[in-house]
Amino acid sequence: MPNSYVIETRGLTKRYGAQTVLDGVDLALPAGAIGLLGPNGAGKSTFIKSLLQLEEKDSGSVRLLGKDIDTHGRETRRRIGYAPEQDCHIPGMVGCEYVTYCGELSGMPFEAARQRAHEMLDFVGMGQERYRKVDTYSTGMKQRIKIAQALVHDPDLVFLDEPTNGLDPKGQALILELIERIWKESGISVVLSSHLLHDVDRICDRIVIIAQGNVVAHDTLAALKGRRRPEAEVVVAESKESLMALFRKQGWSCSVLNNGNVKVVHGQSSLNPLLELMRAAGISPLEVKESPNALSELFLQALNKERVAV
Ligand SMILES: Nc1ncnc2c1ncn2[C@@H]1O[C@H](COP(=O)(O)OP(=O)(O)OP(=O)(O)O)[C@@H](O)[C@H]1O
Repeated sequence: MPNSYVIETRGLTKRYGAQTVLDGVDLALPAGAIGLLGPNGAGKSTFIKSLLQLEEKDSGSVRLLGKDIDTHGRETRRRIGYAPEQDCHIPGMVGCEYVTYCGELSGMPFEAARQRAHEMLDFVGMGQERYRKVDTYSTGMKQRIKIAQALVHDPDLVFLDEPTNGLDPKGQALILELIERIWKESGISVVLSSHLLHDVDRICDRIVIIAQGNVVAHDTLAALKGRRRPEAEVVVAESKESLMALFRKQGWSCSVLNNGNVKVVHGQSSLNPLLELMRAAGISPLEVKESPNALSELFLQALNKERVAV
């Protein structure tokens, strides 16, 4: 039985001169909405470009939609859409001409490409602006037309590189809503690259976190969010010492953080035993914060890793 991964890489390595930008990336990603999350410069664009053979990998193997790109690259790319991070329109062309032309470049006959271009322009919410030159578009419109051209040939897998870049919160929300529909309504697998946790957190069901060319985490969103360390931060105005004594009596280790809050490693599956214990001891905390879930924590680590490296 053929495997059902849309993307599989083994030891994928890419260097620019002395800099190793992808360092032996091993991944197996099933169909779905996949978030490729990492700070600026982490290697997300290089990863996408190496899969699409826009950049030549130095070593390792890649299978897209079940086919090895070294032997079936051209055939595979016909079934893939791509919206790069930077502008990719042809200066002087109007929106609908441009998307139609992209369809033709993917092998569609003119009439079919034109019809599908209009459908995709409708899908991304472009009205009469489609008859204007792309050069005159706002950033939001440019992002939307990039998505339309990536979908015009009805691909099975689409790569969207930082599609919310440069947009205000409302524009970001609109684009994310569109991307969510690509997978949910059309069944087209989406790889959404972003340096914003919020983007992938909202619409992706699987997350890959990348930092300095390494995959630092890969799991379903639900699993990453579910992985919490049994720790909590307790905010109290007073009784810090008696609170710590109470926790220590339970065998829970605790310490005072720089912000003055008490951190406790309670080992419980919920905060209830902790709350009950404090209530019985007559201690009223101002707030009890759960430890961040693994997704936020891993993303912060990825950010720090990158900062250290810069
Ligand atoms: N053509 C190139 N020549 C030399 N170095 C490059 C080239 N393209 C990318 N790099 C370097 O590779 C590293 C990864 O870049 P990449 O664009 O893949 O990161 P990214 O995660 O997509 O971040 P961003 O969103 O900022 O583009 C960076 O240090 C970048 O400077």
